[in-house]
Amino acid sequence: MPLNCSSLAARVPHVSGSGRVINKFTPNHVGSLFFIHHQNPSKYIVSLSNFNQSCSSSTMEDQRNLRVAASEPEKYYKELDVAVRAVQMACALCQRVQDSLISKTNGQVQSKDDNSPVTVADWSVQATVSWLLSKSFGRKNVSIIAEEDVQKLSEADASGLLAAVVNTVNECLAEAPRFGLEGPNMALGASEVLEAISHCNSTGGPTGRFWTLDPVDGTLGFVRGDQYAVALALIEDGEVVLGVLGCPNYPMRKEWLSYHHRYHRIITKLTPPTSESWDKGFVTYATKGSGKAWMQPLLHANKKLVWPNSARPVQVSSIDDPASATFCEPVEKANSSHSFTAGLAHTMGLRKQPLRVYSMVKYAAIARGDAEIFMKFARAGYKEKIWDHAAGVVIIEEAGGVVTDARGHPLDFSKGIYLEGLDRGIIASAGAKLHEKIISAVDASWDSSSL
Ligand SMILES: Nc1ncnc2c1ncn2[C@@H]1O[C@H](COP(=O)(O)O)[C@@H](OP(=O)(O)O)[C@H]1O
Ligand SMILES: [Mg+2]
Repeated sequence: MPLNCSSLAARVPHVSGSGRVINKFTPNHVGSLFFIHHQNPSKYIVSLSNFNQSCSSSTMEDQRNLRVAASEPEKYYKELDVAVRAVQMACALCQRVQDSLISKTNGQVQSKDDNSPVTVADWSVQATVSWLLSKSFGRKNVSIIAEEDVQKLSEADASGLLAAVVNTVNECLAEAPRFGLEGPNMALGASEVLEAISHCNSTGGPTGRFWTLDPVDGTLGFVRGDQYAVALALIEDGEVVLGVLGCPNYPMRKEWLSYHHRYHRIITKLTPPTSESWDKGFVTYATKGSGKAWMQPLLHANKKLVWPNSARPVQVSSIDDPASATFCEPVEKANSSHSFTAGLAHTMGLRKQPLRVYSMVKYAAIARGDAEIFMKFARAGYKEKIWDHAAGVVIIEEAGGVVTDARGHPLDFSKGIYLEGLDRGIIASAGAKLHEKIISAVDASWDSSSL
């Protein structure tokens, strides 16, 4: 029986499994089927010899597109590959630091000027990821906006802190080959570590390409032994084109996400320390326009990362009835008004208790279908930073969800380090139907709110 175009996808099992077709399929297409091999992104062409004969005709445009596709691998595959491996390394670093923070009583937590906490992990992840990106793509080709600077580390009385950061960075980079990346030939010195941190001084903007990095998002969760995330995204001409989120403490059961169930307590009491359970921590990622978001487990100690490291696709929940939906929000009342979201929940008929979770792990929870809604309403005057959202937005969108401000406008990553013009708050949801209901509920209650 001859192949016909519509039955083709069904006949190539891996087309819908671990990879994706890169040219849109129409009955006019002839020639080869170009397929990105998810396990090895460099293998990107699969030719089906008799496919030519089975489809009728093609246009010149189709032929041209096919030739272009044949000469180009999937866009951003190299960036994605490096970014996921770097975030895997960052997660391993964070896990080590969090374990040591929790086991020690003497505080290794510093305060920034705004009184928010910062730890050895924040600076060390920033230095490590910055160094790895520069090594992979060339320093002059890498612009990064990231949360930390070197001010505190450079103070006269901070030599112990700086030594701890240098040590942590070198410990992590020494493991680079296990993660499939190249490490330094010799241990980095303090000046190289400081240079890698301060290289993250891009100011973003509407043109060109830059990375955003939140080395430890949810530092408060991190120091409390709870949820936190490592968030890396690539922005090109004001659009987020790639996002990677490491969620090292993501628990095996979604209820345990809530800060009421502190990760540390649960894991130490309920899970044997040797467990290699898949769902305990992962890295989730997506590239814009791919229509797929993925997650892969954290790399276990002494294992080598072989791409795609058991990755599987993630999708948002199909629940669109508010009565069955779960919404998540920040733990800290200071970061988002709990009373306003409680009013919205009541108006919309959301019956479940809010899932209060630290960090961008909330975005990951929506992307993988563990919750349907994320709402954040910061106090008036607070300006959201792009690194706190970029990676999560593209992952949710590619997983099938929607992210906008609370008026329904897309978030604007083209205006520098802040999400300028953000109206009212941020809403992420599993689909358009739920999303519209939330925006309408916000509209209805905004004027009477104190926000
Ligand atoms: N007053 C405020 N209002 C809103 N968000 C705030 C805030 N102060 C800090 N944040 C942001 O909220 C993030 C934590 O998110 P969440 O509250 O969802 O856990 C912080 O990230 P860092 O922990 O990386 O600084 C910080 O960027
Ligand atoms: Mg943050």
